[in-house]
Amino acid sequence: MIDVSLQLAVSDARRRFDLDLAFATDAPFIALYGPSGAGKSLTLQAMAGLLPVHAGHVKLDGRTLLDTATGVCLPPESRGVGYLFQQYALFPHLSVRDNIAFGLTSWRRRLQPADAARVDELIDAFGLAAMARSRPASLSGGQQQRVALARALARRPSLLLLDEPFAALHTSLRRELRDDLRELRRRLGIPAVIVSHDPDDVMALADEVFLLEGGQLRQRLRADDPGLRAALEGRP
Ligand SMILES: Nc1ncnc2c1ncn2[C@@H]1O[C@H](COP(=O)(O)OP(=O)(O)OP(=O)(O)O)[C@@H](O)[C@H]1O
Repeated sequence: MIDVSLQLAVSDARRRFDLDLAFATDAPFIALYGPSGAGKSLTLQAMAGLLPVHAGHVKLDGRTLLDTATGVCLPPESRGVGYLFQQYALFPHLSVRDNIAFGLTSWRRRLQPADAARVDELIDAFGLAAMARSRPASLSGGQQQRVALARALARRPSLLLLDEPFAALHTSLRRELRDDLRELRRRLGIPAVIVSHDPDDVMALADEVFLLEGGQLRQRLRADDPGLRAALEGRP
């Protein structure tokens, strides 16, 4: 069960944006969908602990990551949340293997044997063995995306947040990675929240869709709702 309630504001000298939404769901794969500037990325950032929340809570299977009412606010590294950005944010000077291992080694000099086995398992699962020693710049966009996903999974997160993970990829690769992601998520049993602009991503992946607009939740639809495609395409 993901239980989220968020009230926050971001502003610069000229603008202010208010996010005010709440949802609770047992759906394993959730999509946040809506026009540009609806507040989708801010929602993920707040869930990950990267953005201050004025009032609200984030609870995952009964575990409280944030609750402003009781003063709980776990730092990002303690939330058990894997976060995948559109720009894969790989470390250019580290090999594929070291990128994946990064989250496991940042406070140790060497990988523990169990962690090294975990990294090898992910390298195999994502078909990256042949390029494990290469640096990210020599990889294709799809391969870099797989490295970023493997890195997000290395710490065994209990929730995966995916912000436009396929945006930089062309259509056929997008379809392939979408299928991989769906299978992998199911196999690992990790709930996920994806932000995507692409109705095909949403139709293929999501069990439940939240339509956001102007920082608010306008509508929620289950994947089997016959009106889903029309709602995604903005048709009445
Ligand atoms: N630090 C900030 N200061 C001021 N405004 C901000 C800040 N961060 C985000 N915003 C604004 O908040 C609004 C919501 O941003 P957000 O990134 O969540 O949108 P989004 O729904 O993810 O859009 P997109 O689909 O284009 O990525 C936007 O209008 C954005 O310009």
